[in-house]
Amino acid sequence: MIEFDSVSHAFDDVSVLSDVSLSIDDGTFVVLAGANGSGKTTLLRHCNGLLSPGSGTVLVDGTPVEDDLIGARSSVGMVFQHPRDQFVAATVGADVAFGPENLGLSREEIDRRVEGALEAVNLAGREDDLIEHLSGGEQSRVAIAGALAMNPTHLVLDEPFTGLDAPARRSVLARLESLVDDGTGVLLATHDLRDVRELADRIVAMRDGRVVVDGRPDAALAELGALEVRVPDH
Ligand SMILES: Nc1ncnc2c1ncn2[C@@H]1O[C@H](COP(=O)(O)OP(=O)(O)OP(=O)(O)O)[C@@H](O)[C@H]1O
Repeated sequence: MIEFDSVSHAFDDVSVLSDVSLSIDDGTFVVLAGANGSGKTTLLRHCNGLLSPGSGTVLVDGTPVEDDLIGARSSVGMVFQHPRDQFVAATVGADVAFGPENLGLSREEIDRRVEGALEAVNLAGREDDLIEHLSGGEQSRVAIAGALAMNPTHLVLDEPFTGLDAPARRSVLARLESLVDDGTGVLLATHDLRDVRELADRIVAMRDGRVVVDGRPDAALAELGALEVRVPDH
């Protein structure tokens, strides 16, 4: 479980998160919604210690992140908004394999994970492609595959669907759904709820650094209109 306990954060004395309390249970899919600038990315960056709270605590499986940074970073898979900054290898296969290789897995297991992760993002068989030659959407999918290949206990994704076409979005969502069924906790930030409303167990919405809505999708969507979040028609 990932728990935010009264988390506040400020950049240069400007408050960006105010007293956020939230928990992501294992095996649940929680969607974090909110307008641009509402604090979603800042919140997510606390899950593996990229940011530390000014006050409050973030716990991963009961341990404060700052007490076991390595533990948090191994069990929380993160997919960031700008994948271009995250790549560590020139080719798709080498980049996706990088994390599993650092876990000391066998070559067969690494290859199996890379293959499965690329399949999940509709990039099966593209191991040898150069990342710099891929489109932005394809690069996003490689970043998602890199996180999936780690088999993390928790998965945190920041606007993962930017630049993805409909088949790729469906493929990623199907993999997320099966991971959740297998017990992974997923926290996914988006300002566009079209794709995720069906799958979400809960929708949490932020405004000005505060959680203003937290509930089951139908009830939460009914409250979201005032938050400049795109609400689907159906
Ligand atoms: N490193 C930083 N230094 C100063 N201010 C920052 C920094 N990172 C974010 N902010 C500010 O914090 C506020 C929240 O930003 P954040 O990126 O968390 O919002 P968001 O909900 O993820 O928005 P978006 O959907 O645009 O990514 C914004 O006002 C932003 O300008």
